[in-house]
Amino acid sequence: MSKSKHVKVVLRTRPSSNFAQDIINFGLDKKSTHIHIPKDTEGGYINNQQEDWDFKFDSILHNASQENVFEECAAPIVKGLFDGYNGTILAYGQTGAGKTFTMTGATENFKHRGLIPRTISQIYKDIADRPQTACSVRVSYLEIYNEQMIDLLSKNVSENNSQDQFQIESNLNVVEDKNGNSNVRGLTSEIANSEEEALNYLFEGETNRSISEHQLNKSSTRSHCIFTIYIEMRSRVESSEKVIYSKLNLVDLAGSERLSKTHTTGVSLKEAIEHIPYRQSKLTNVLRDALGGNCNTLLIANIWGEKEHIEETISTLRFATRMMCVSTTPQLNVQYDPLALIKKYEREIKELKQELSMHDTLTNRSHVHYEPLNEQQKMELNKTLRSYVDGEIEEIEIVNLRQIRECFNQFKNLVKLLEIEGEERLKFLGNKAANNNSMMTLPTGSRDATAIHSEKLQQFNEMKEVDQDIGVGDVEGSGFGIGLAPQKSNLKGKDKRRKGAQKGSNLQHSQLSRVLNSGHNDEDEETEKDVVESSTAIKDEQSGNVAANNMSSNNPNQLPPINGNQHITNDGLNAALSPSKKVSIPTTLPPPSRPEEFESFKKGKGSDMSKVLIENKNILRQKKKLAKEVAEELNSIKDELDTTKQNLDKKYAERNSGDFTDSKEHIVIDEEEYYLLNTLKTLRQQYRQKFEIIKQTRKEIEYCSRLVDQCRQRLMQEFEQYYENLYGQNLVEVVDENNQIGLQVEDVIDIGEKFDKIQSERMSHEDPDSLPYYNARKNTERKKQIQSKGRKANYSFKAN
Ligand SMILES: Nc1ncnc2c1ncn2[C@@H]1O[C@H](COP(=O)(O)OP(=O)(O)OP(=O)(O)O)[C@@H](O)[C@H]1O
Repeated sequence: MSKSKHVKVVLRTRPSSNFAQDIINFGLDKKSTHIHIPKDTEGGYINNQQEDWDFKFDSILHNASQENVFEECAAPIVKGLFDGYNGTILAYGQTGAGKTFTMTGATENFKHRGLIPRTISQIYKDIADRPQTACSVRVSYLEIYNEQMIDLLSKNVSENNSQDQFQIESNLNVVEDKNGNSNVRGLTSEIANSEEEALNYLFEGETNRSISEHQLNKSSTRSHCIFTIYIEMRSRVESSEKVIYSKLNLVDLAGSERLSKTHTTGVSLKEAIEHIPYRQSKLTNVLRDALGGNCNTLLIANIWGEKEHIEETISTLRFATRMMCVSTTPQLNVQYDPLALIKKYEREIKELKQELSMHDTLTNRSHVHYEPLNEQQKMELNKTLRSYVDGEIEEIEIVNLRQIRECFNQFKNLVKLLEIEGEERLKFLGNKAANNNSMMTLPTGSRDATAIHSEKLQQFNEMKEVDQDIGVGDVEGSGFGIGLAPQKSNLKGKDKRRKGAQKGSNLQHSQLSRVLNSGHNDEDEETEKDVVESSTAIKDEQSGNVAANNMSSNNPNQLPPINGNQHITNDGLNAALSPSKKVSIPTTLPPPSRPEEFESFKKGKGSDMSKVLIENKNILRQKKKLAKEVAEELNSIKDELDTTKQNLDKKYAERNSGDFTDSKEHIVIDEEEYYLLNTLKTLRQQYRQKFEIIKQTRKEIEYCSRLVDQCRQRLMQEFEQYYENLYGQNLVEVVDENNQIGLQVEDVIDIGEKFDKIQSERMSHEDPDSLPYYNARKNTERKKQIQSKGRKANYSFKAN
């Protein structure tokens, strides 16, 4: 693949009928773009407002199809994966510019699937084309929201598919391995043995994302999502200790306008991506290896080229230009499997030993062994050495390297012992001389030189015990006296040492735990502080300063509870809340049944989604029809094949019974057999082709079925919300003037809703910026309630 020296940047436009053609111009080279905004005349005579901007990128994809985008952006990077190069593709741009469409695609529509499903598909095709390589694929899905990392494939999320139980994974940490690759420790990475399995994980992650979205009241616009595919490759034919690892990060970044508010002028991607300082940001840490430049990195700058978004567009183009300055030097990720290496070395050692023993046999050294010396052999060597030292023998026969090593070992011990003895003797003589001179007696309890000597000997023997290489046996008698002290005393000594060591480690442990505990206490203090702060916040609410301070806080966790009825006990607040009232409205009929209303919903408000559902179902039907047709064709080809084979067998049998060879003993076949052979060949080819088609179609059917299900679910959700909005109010029985009993909608605003209303009004005055966040949170909460109600409702009908 091309060795790009910078991050590759591709510009993609979101198709729009209001595209600002008079402002944005693309060059014929499909790389350059020019933006012209005429000067604002209200700026006066001296007006320095910039009018023209020029940008140049690696490629511009204007109104491009999903397939084109995949070919231009992802295909080369996927190819690089199989050569051992990591890859990262980032989608950047303002909210609504098409980042998610680019990465994931329109989940309802197979034709519009995005880079991730296409990449998955390509990877498995490439694996199938490499029968000589054993590949294993794993996938992970991480979301970063408000500097919190969420494992979208965590079992906790999918198993407890209840929103109430969703939790942010707190055990995720970004770590760097010895090769400088960053990894998220604790992040689930699932083995995906097929395209289907990998897609399952993708969809599972998407579902979990929406669950967490409800649970955390977050907006997907402000979260980064990283879907990572890891590939491990080993050759099936060459040496298998060589392993190629590669990974591809597919990143759907948060909407850029949020980010650019704080950092539009940073020089590098890292600074511009988040307002958190680069080094501390979770995103930049997770993508450190990608941004650090050791992989093929590509940025897709998504723009929404309408006039009203021109400022965001220019900001995106500026950022994309800066990204082109980030240099990359992709590095090959080849490692050697240590276990396979050990096996390889063991094999080599075995072979070398065999060669050596062959060599010894040839040179009449067949008694030589290369195994380590055992205790018996060590004792024998010890005796030989003593004889040598005592002068009984003149030389020691050298047999092999191990024997020489053992000789040196034993001589070393001997020298050490002699040194100790010499020192003690000198001390003893010195003391004796001093005593003689001063005529002083040794104080009670002091030990004589003999005692010290034996203690030293004991220490020395203990030392030897510990040294595993020393294998001197318990030798009696004279010679150079390398004996072992009694086992008991050794053990005592060892016990002491062990205890000492244990004490040390206990000490370390207690110090460590003290340090840890002190940290913990700090944390406790923090928590306490938080509690105090949050209780102050509650008090504030109670005194009427409802959440104004908290809403301006950056930490969403500090938001006051929205439906916290228990907090609304203050008189001031109660006074502000008007009592529930019945609004007098005309008597109404009971609401239509859900199935009835669903039919009109599909024709009205839900018509778009319903159309998509119908379209998808049609595609699915077509695919199924195609699969059926191809299966039938396949069966008839199979029948033909069988018949042709039978005919050929008959022909063989005929030929074998007579003489069908020419003068040179070559087999001669008649025209009919020749025709049958050709037919067999053609039929086999056709069979293979049809089989491939049916395989591919089945995959597509699988995919489309999933889309149809998703579509159906979404339609149901939207209908539930619609129905709830229309008829969700409480109905009460009322009697009219004519004594007719009817149902009336009770306009009840409960205490929580009143609280919400007051908060909204207050915030629109005090902190209007926080209002969208607050509203979004409220809406999500509402949706969650509707969904859970919808689940509880017992449908007697199905969305078709
Ligand atoms: N190239 C395109 N072709 C057709 N529709 C598109 C294209 N790009 C975007 N859209 C549509 O525009 C809408 C917004 O796109 P999308 O959700 O991908 O934006 P986004 O940049 O991911 O926004 P956010 O930052 O909120 O996640 C979607 O309905 C999507 O289907």
